[in-house]
This record gives sequence, structure tokens and C-alpha cells, in this order.
Amino acid sequence: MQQKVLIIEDSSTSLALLKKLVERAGLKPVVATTLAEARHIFLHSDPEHYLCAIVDYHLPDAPNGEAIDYAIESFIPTIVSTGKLDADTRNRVLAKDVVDYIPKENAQVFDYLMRLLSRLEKNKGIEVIVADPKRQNRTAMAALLRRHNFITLECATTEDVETLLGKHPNVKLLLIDSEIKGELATQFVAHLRKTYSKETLAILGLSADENNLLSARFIKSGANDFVKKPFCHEELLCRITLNIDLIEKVETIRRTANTDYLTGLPNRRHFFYTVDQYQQAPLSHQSVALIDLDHFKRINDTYGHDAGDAVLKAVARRIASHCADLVVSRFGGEEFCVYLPDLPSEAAIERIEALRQHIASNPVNFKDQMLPVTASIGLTTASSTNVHEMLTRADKLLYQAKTGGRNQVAHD
Ligand SMILES: Nc1nc2c(ncn2[C@@H]2O[C@H](COP(=O)(O)OP(=O)(O)OP(=O)(O)O)[C@@H](O)[C@H]2O)c(=O)[nH]1
Repeated sequence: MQQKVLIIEDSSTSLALLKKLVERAGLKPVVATTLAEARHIFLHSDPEHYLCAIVDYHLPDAPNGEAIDYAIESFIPTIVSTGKLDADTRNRVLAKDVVDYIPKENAQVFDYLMRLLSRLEKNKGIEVIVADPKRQNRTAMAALLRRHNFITLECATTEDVETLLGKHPNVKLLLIDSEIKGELATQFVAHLRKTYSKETLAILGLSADENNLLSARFIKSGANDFVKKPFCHEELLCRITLNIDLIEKVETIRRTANTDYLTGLPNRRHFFYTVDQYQQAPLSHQSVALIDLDHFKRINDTYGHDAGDAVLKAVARRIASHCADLVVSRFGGEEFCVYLPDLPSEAAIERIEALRQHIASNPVNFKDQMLPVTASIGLTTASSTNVHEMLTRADKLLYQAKTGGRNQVAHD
């Protein structure tokens, strides 16, 4: 379901701009020009359907931020838009439990709002651990993070942090107080870094300690950042966003570097990395299948390059679904590779023969034309710790399958 954004705004210029921005972010704007109208609209709504509200500080029937209180009380993460930017208004806005505030009618700020909306959307899938020995601190911090749509997990000891990290592989951020119970906080951060890299888990140290050396000690032990208590919410959230943005950028780069751009399958580089991971443990069986589409040039020549691309994508999907438990890769051009760890030879042969039949019996629909596709496959079941040796054997067998008439599996 498309997420909604409640906009409470009486200026028609700002309203038009906000609506456009919300739509551009792929969200559905729901508009009210007064607090009364917002109450009416929201009466039959489910807060769960709203990503957030963007609320004007000053409205005809709510001149002093009453609409902000209403949105917050309705459990919607609330962003305030305000024409006034004086310190008093800013402090009054931030004293309410808002996500953030944006000054109105400033093009750069609207760019910031776009990023904020996208962040709120992404945060819904991000788990954060708040590790602090004091329950009151934990609760306040978790409430602040939930306002930004993060999923929060709380604990008081280093032992519990490790248990939570083990149970929740999607945790991207750990906020750890220097007074955490258990191990010394900085030592514990260094210990965590043996398992969790800076690119997968951001660790942010917090401390009320007057000792100025603590920030450096946290960072040298492997923390991504440090914030001194008492902290300004705005600064803390900026730092959290910076660190999480960085983790996501690294994830994107890693994904791109390991994925074939056309089919979305893992690429050759990822194949070798994954096989290497499997080979770290002793394996009683290993097989490698090289799959090459037959007369693929003809498809390009007859139906065009787009048709060729569509066939490659369709075959990739079939291989991926048929071999979901195996290591699959597009090696390049019209060649794919499947690595079968721990499958006895007979089972591997059966599996790959079934894949060949699956490809051959499902022509690809391209613009309502059914394009027949077959594949020749070379399969070696002679296990070796050197996967390159196995690939050379599979390649020779593939050649046999081609010269033997195509649309067949040749195995040793
Ligand atoms: N559409 C499309 N074509 C590609 C892509 N990569 C490689 N090709 C084409 O795949 C074709 C491979 O042709 P050949 O190596 O002669 O092999 P073939 O026609 O499949 O013949 P056999 O393998 O002998 O059955 C070439 O025409 C390449 O241009 C791609 O990403 N998209």
C-alpha cells in the first residue's frame, strides 16, 4: 500500500510545492488547510498508513503550533514547516517531540525534506540497539529513535548487546553508553569489531563523562562516532543519519560490484567469493555446471538485441528459481554457472538435467512472440579444491554438449 503523508498547510504556494515533493518521493499527499480539517480527515484514518505529517507551525485555527501537538498525539512522525526561524520558535518546535523542522520557501530546504522523507521510509526497516544501564535514558533514547521510524531494541549489559546482535542480523546501529554494565565499553567495542565491521554496524559511543579523552578512546576502539551527553537531539540525529547513510552507500556499492547489471544475478566475482566461502569447510561433494544458451546470436539477429536481453533475463530468473539453494552466477554473455556444494554426483546430474528441461520447455514471451530457448550444459562432478580446475573440465564438457547436438547435459 502506498504510504500517505498528511500535509497541514494554509499557504497555497507552500502547499503546491509540498504536494509535488511528496508525490515525487512516491508517497500520497493527504491535504488539510486547517487543524479542523486535519482532525476531520484523520478521524477515520489509521496512523499506520501515514509515513509522517508535515505541519505548518502557524495556521488560522492553530496559531501556536497546536496542529503539531495534534499530529504528535495521533502517533504520526511530525515534521514542522515554519516561516519563522528565530531561536525562540526553533526551541519551542524542538521541545515538542518532532522529527525535524524545515524553514519554508527555501529551495535547498525542500531538497532536505526529500531526503528526510526517504530516510523516514528506509528507517522502518532498520533496527537500532540502545545500550544504556539506566532505564530512563534507554526509554527516552528509544522514543526519540522511534519518532524517526527506527525499530528499537534496548538492553543494559554488554552480554545482552551480543545476544541481540546474534538474534537480529538487520541491526545497523548500536548506541552504547560508556557506563554500560559488563565489559568496559571501549574494550567491548573493540571486541565487537572482530565480528562486525564499521561498514555493516555503526557504533556510536555516548558519555556524560567530563573526561575529554573518552571520545578519542571510543573511536580508536572502533566506534564510528561519539556524542557527549547531554546532547542536542538535532545533532545526535544528524550524526545517526550520516552514519547510516554511509553504511547504506557501502551496501549499494557492494551490491553493484557483485551483481550482473542486466539479469540481477550475482556476477563472476561474487561466484568466486561465495565458492571460496563454501570451500573453507570440508565438502564431500562439489559439482560445477556451465550453461550456455544455444544459437543465441540468432535470437539477436532475428528479433533484435532487446529480445536477446529479455531472453537472458528470463533464463536468469528460471535458473535462479530452480537453483535457489545453489550458487548461481551469470558469467558473461549468454553463459551462466551453477556451483552445487554437497550434492552427490547422481543428484547433481538429475538437478541439472531438470534445469535443462525447464529452460527448453518454457519459451520466452517477448512482445507476444514465444521465443524458443535451449541450453547446452557441461557438468563436472569431480570435486576439487581448485574451482578453476573444475571450470576447465566443465568447459570441455560444455564443448562436448555443443558438438553433440546442443540442448543436452554432458557430464563426467
Ligand atoms: N542481447 C544480448 N546479447 C548478448 C549479450 N552478451 C552477449 N550477447 C550476444 O550473444 C551472442 C553469442 O553468440 P555466439 O558466441 O556465437 O554463440 P551462439 O550464437 O549462442 O551459438 P552457440 O553457443 O554455438 O550455440 C553474440 O551475438 C553476442 O553479441 C547481452 O548482454 N545481450
